[in-house]
Amino acid sequence: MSRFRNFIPSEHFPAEADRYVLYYNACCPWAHRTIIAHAMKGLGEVVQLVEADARDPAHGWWFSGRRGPERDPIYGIKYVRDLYMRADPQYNGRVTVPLLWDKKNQTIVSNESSEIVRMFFEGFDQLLPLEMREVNKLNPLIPQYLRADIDEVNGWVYDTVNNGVYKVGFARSQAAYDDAITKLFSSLDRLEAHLADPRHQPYLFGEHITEADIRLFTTLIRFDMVYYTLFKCNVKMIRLDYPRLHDWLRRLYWDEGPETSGGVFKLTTNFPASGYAQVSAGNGIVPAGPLPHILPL
Ligand SMILES: N[C@@H](CCC(=O)N[C@@H](CS)C(=O)NCC(=O)O)C(=O)O
Repeated sequence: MSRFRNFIPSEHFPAEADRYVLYYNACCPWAHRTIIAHAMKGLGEVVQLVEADARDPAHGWWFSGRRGPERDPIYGIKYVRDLYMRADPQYNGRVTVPLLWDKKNQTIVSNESSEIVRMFFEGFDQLLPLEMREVNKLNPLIPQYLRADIDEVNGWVYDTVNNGVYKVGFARSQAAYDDAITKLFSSLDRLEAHLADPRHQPYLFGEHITEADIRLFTTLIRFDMVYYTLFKCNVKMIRLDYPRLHDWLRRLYWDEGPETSGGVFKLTTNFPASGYAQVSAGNGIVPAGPLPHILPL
């Protein structure tokens, strides 16, 4: 459960340019959704991005200079943990990314990716050109008439797919693994059937990309390469067993047109399997396949 759950705009956290910083790591699927939202909304000049490197076994996320800067550009610190301690010296929860930081109040706005995504969709609109504001768009990321449907799909996709791959990969008993893997693949089957409906093509809710696509994408783009091999989600592969999901995934990934704001899905997908190999298997051995990692359309 994420601990910091404030919203922008609100009394203490108004929408302001050059005030907030998003700390992320490109490997992390939860951070990836916030990066896609940031890019699709054109927030480059409004919310600063800082990447933290993979977990140091002793200190967690850190500023290594290999991936992201050598030191945090705001405070010069070395570890994301220090930001959590600055926000709350008593903090003893998990140190996770993504993290939305407020430079003015020197505190964490939120460490819950689903809520950061929603803030990025609408929270900064008054600072953006008119045509980028959700109310003015022909294709808002959460159209009002689809809101309940999107929430419903997000709900089971979160539980059984986004979080599901972690439940499988980190299961501590055979029973827990069996339960999570059954739910994961029945949800993938359900998504494959969902895409068979002409109202759900080419994207999950029709002609335009919505939040539901973004949230599913960041898990499925890692599926064959990372979750199938390293997290033991190995009943079926997207590329071999789910033709509609595979088309949907590759369309999002390879598109460079206006629907993807010039290709944000590909541009933001950047993750080495070695990061996951360390976390899941503990020995850092990277599986060779499948190759290529992402098939052409
Ligand atoms: N609920 C959080 C989860 C974020 C999360 O679990 N991030 C992982 C990286 S993929 C993390 O930072 N893990 C570090 C840890 O648990 O120590 C969100 O969606 O923002």
